[in-house]
Amino acid sequence: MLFEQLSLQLHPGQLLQIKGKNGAGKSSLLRILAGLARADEGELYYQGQAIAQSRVDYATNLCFIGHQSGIHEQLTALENLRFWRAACDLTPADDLALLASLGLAGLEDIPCRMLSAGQQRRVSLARLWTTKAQIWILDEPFTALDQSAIATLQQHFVTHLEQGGAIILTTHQPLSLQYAQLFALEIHYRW
Ligand SMILES: Nc1ncnc2c1ncn2[C@@H]1O[C@H](COP(=O)(O)OP(=O)(O)OP(=O)(O)O)[C@@H](O)[C@H]1O
Repeated sequence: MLFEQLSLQLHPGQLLQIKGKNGAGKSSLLRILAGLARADEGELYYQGQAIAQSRVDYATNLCFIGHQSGIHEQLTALENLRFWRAACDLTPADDLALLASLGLAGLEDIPCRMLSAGQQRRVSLARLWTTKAQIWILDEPFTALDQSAIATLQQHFVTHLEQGGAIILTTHQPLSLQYAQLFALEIHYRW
């Protein structure tokens, strides 16, 4: 049993950090909350409706970035961004400027397999600058990022929360910015 009798609500402007040791069940919980896995018991609600009835609305309003980068390694950073925009029906925008702002200037046309781990992570996280989703579920988003990229990402979290978004994340690193509404949930795996 990873966890039981778990009950939580997340409102606009709130950041929830799921804490726990390796193997505690953080990723499992995030996958359940993202609708990618089912709990043995219990329900997940979105805007008062069980997910089973609001799956499309929920998925439309959700941006999930898991452990793996979710980028296509054969495509370039620019091609990945254009693919996401097309897949999510987003209007085209200046992706070159976005990639430059994430420290990827000059690397836009290289297949992602040739980028470093941190550079690939930046490409993956670029989605958070393109998505209109209000709910972000992020599994270890700071992995492989340097301090400056972590600071940029956290600043973006603040902006998203101020605009009425909500974030659920796991991280083994301390959050270094002040968040108006930060909550933590610690889960313990019982052997
Ligand atoms: N697909 C699976 N099938 C069976 N057991 C799994 C599966 N995925 C994970 N587990 C088990 O569930 C437990 C929780 O795993 P999970 O990945 O949720 O932990 P975590 O808290 O995210 O760990 P970490 O901090 O190492 O990322 C682990 O003991 C793991 O062995």
